[in-house]
Amino acid sequence: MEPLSHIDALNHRFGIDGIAQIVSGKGGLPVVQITSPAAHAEVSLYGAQVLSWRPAGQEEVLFLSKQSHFESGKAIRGGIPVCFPWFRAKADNPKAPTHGFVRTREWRLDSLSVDDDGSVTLVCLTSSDDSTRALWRHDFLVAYRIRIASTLRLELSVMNRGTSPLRFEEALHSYFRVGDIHQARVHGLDAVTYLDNTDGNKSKRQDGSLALAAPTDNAYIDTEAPAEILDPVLHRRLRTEKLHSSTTIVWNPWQQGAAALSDLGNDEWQHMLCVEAGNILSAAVSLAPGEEHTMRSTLSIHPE
Ligand SMILES: O=P(O)(O)OC[C@H]1O[C@@H](O)[C@H](O)[C@@H](O)[C@@H]1O
Repeated sequence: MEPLSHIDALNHRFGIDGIAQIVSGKGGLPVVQITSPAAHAEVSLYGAQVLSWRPAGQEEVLFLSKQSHFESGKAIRGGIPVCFPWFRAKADNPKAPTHGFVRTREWRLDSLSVDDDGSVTLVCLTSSDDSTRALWRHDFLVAYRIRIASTLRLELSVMNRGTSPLRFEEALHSYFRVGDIHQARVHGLDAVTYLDNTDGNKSKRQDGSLALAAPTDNAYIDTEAPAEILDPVLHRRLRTEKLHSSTTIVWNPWQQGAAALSDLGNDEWQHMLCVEAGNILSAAVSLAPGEEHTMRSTLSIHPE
């Protein structure tokens, strides 16, 4: 008998008739497709990256670039990349991949199940090996639990499996689809201090809701409260709630930044907005040997 292909073997072990199947996605990367009465979703095992989430009766919530690479070694532009164990460039090694190494490796699918309430949960794992130790010497296990329903709940758990303390940054780099970036507003950050990465990380204070009008790369600090994107064009409000995340990053490269990104179409920046749950910069997380930290982000969509 012929050995099963990688995709067939995953399907054989984890597929759920009529609800979840593993398919060969763009570039041959394995993608878990979920169709339940509550939502449709797609999760690439490469990066454990949610690429699509469409609650029943709603339009697509996430932005995915039409020009994205789908290729081993390159990051997928859009959806929800997982950034770990550093964010942006690695402080002591500018040659290391930006946003860490877990968004450019295939994760292991550990379980796929339907819960009593009809929601579908998948758990993906990744852990240290020689290739990660060459970039970051620590031993770790990351478990990512993705619960797909009319809300999307993401839980990223990091365990220190080594014998020395470790310190890491993390983010769920959510790219949201917006009708028009010029008209979108972010609520929930009023009076919050942020570090402006387009201006040497100068400390500034948000006054009122955020309306973007230029390249924006802000790390809002000490933000445990929910944030909301108001989108008058798509007539919806996207709410992001979080737990054990004290940084909210807001990013849009604007026209000039987008022009420098080969994996973002010319006008696509006008239809995306990143509002990310994270722990970065001075909010990096420290774990003693054997300790574990879980950050949660819950997304929901409301008509306006
Ligand atoms: O192009 P990348 O590596 O996916 O990063 C995109 C952006 O991601 C944002 O979240 C960062 O704050 C930015 O500094 C960065 O430019």
